[in-house]
Amino acid sequence: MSASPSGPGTSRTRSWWGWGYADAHPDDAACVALGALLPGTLARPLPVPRVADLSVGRPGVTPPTALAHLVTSDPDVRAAHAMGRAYRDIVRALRGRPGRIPDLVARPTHDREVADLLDWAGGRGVAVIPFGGGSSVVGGVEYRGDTHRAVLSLDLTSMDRVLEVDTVSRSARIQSGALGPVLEAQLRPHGLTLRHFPQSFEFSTLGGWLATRAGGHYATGRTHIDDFVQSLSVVTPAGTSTSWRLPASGAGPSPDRLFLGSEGALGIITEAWMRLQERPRHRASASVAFADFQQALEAVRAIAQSDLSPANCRLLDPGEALLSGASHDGSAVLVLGFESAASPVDGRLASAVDLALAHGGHGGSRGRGGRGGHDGTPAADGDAPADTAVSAWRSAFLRMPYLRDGLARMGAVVETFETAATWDRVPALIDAVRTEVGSAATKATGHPATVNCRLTHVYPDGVAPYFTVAVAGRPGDEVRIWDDIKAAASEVLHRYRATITHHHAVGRDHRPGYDLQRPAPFALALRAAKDALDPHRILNPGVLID
Ligand SMILES: Cc1cc2nc3c(=O)[nH]c(=O)nc-3n(C[C@H](O)[C@H](O)[C@H](O)COP(=O)(O)OP(=O)(O)OC[C@H]3O[C@@H](n4cnc5c(N)ncnc54)[C@H](O)[C@@H]3O)c2cc1C
Repeated sequence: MSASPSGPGTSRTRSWWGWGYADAHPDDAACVALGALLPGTLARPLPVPRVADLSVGRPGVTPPTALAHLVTSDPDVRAAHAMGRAYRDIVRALRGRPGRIPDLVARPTHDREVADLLDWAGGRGVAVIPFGGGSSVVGGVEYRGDTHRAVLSLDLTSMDRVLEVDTVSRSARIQSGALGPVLEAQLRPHGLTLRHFPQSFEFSTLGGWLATRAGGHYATGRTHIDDFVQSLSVVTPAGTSTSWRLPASGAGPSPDRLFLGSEGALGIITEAWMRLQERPRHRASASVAFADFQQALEAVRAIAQSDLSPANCRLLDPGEALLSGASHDGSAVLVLGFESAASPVDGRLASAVDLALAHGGHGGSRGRGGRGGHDGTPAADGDAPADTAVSAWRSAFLRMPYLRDGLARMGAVVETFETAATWDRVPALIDAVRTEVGSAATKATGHPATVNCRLTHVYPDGVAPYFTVAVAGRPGDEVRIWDDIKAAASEVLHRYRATITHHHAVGRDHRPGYDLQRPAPFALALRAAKDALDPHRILNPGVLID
């Protein structure tokens, strides 16, 4: 079992502590250049952390002989499974304190082995933490308790096959451990796609998406993984739940809904029948600039409430637009993209641009994408170069997580969080986040903070704003500062009745906000479900419900 898995179809090494591939991280000089953007950061980057410097410890439990071939206690593998990829995780690794390192890591290859591992763990009081790509940004894959004898990280990535494709019903049975590119590569020969592209696509799995109710990077329409589920198989300590494959059903509360978003606390999702789509053949994109962000919000609402259904409708505030290179003159930028497998989309794009111009937008340019990026924004092709603001935004979007880790090495504190609210509350909510979270970050550090915002998903009745807070930290105190910023953000979201998370999930970091948001009778029902399905309380303890 290798410590740092290679990417699909490549021999590149995954970073054990940071985002993505180790060889794609900014080098020291690039880190210093990034640090120069934020006053008060370190003069030199923190060193790249090494597993050899951690105190990994001996495992507190030994697997039975029958399961031993699935399990490793290799320190490198265990360290790579200790945490997710939030800023909080990155900085803890940089400071040599990644938290509780799992005693063992198991990589089962089919459902029976998953059930056997759960049986064994249940009988011995071993906590089991399901692990897909490990891209959680909410503390979803780490153990923070002290009541279990040992911790087993259950890595699903050896279960990564597309088992069946039903081209008649356009759906496929897919194992949950398939990373995004692995899954799409197996669907491509059939001319089909799942068309679910979170920013973390390359390093996250189908099971992780289902367990967290992930949001893809299409702005409107079917973009949540929930929309594509036909049926689920979930192995629980109380038995395996397999729902029927149905296009729709009114037969009582949906069993799939119980497990979608269950974050490993109710069972291990091992496979799913997923709805597929034809690959798009027609694409077009454009960008429109706005001097006034409020007018831009109105333009986005008008487009969301029309019947145009853009694949991409992403509004970048001036700070986001500047950082991504989409604008250099202080404008906000609206990035629009359309795609279809059936018919040309230029007419719909033109109507959306007209709506944006009618709401105070200006300039902008259009492109007709060919092959396109996985995030819904077409890349340039030979015939018609894509819009330059669109291309700039797209490459910054894919590079951003690496840059965040570079900033963390320079002692910066970087927090990203997202929410959703109805349109009537959105302008005041965005203002309150900018002002109050910005002040909290400055108060915690003594340094000026930037708070940028982009709209990632738009709905006729509301929108999902995504915020990035960046500020120079105090060496060694980054986690406490991050906690203060998170607390301030959660307080504002709660006051505006905006959800604690639109697509990043609850995990451990959002538990306080989720507990406030969740109706009390629903909490009772969820606790009863946990009692019934996980009687020994071994599944991802501390996540969702106690
Ligand atoms: C740079 C970056 C960008 C991101 N962009 C997006 C985005 O665009 N949209 C979005 O929705 N999220 C995004 N995320 C968050 C994260 O990628 C998602 O939550 C993703 O769905 C997690 O998938 P994973 O396979 O990495 O799961 P993991 O991180 O391994 O696990 C996530 C949670 O699900 C549980 N789990 C995992 N697999 C299973 C399973 N088979 N059965 C039961 N439980 C399981 C885990 O125990 C954990 O609680 C991003 C994260 C990063 C770091």
